[in-house]
Amino acid sequence: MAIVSVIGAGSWGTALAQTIAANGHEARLWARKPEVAHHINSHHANPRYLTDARLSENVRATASLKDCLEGADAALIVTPSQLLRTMAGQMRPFCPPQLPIAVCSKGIEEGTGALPLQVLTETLGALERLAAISGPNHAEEVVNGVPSATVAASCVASTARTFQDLLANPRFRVYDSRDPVGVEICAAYKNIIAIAVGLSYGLGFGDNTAATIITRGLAEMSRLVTVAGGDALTCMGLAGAGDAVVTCMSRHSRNRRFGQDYLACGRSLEDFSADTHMVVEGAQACKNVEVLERFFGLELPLCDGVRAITWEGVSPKDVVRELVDRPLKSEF
Ligand SMILES: NC(=O)c1ccc[n+]([C@@H]2O[C@H](COP(=O)([O-])OP(=O)(O)OC[C@H]3O[C@@H](n4cnc5c(N)ncnc54)[C@H](O)[C@@H]3O)[C@@H](O)[C@H]2O)c1
Ligand SMILES: O=P(O)(O)OC[C@H](O)CO
Repeated sequence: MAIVSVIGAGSWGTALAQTIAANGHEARLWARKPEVAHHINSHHANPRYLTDARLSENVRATASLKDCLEGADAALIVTPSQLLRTMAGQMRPFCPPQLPIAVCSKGIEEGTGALPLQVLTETLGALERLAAISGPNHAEEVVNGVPSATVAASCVASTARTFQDLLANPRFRVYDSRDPVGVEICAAYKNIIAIAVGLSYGLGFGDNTAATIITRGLAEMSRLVTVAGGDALTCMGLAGAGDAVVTCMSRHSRNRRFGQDYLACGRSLEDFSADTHMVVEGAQACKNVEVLERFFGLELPLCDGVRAITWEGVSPKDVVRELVDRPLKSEF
């Protein structure tokens, strides 16, 4: 039995802790609020996220990072991506240099354009023991054992293998990858695509439009993966196409809902946050990817359109006109 720290008791942290506990390990779940940790320990349910899920007694919650991390065999970080640097800094005194750590957050850091593993390398060091975990994994389904699959990516095979072994079971298949950069870019970019698809449905467009946005979004994603040193083939895998499909099509997707029920109706990110207290990573990602877009001199028109609507007050109608008025070109 391993002891695994799960940092962040939102939807995904809760589902991962439950998966680890159901696999026979001890999952120590760090919650920011002591009352949430107390509720999880006394009721075996999270009072704020995935509230209907009954959690194993092997999920032990705490609001102390020290108690969560001391003596752990591995750790997963599952906070919203913009909190990663702060969280890693707070975890640092309790993380031995060889502790395998996987980041399960999907995003790009504001201002720097840094991917999660870069942020962790800068704060916690030792890239060899770091992994990125991503795939088509709505927490609402994983926590209930709905058959799903994901990717554990690390520069080092044994690190990826550690997380494969901790998380995999017959209902949760974990694939190994040597392309953490590709997996991380896919994870951030698919959320932007999902906002665009939600917007498109919200504007009254159809399934042809959605398929076009998904496919052209994957083309943008693979352009970025390639120039950043990742493998374009990763975009065809679970972390790329797989996660893009589920995030664009699932009723559980917050990114799609944000596009469809908020942006398309003239409502803002603040409205979404106030209504749901949930993170919508694609809204941050479309803004934060601009650093990389400029650095690499890339054309990412769909992403630019989502950013213009979300952050610059441009109307969806104007963005659509701009997208369709572009000169015709070759597909590849
Ligand atoms: N929900 C999913 O199905 C899912 C699946 C895969 C990956 N992810 C990724 O996991 C990450 C976390 O998403 P989630 O869905 O679990 O979040 P969530 O929206 O369910 O919950 C938000 C979480 O952020 C925490 N939080 C908010 N402000 C904080 C602060 N100042 N300091 C520390 N923690 C704070 C909350 O306590 C809560 O744990 C995101 O990057 C998301 O893209 C989510
Ligand atoms: O609900 P969303 O849109 O944040 O997506 C959650 C996961 O990333 C799906 O894999």
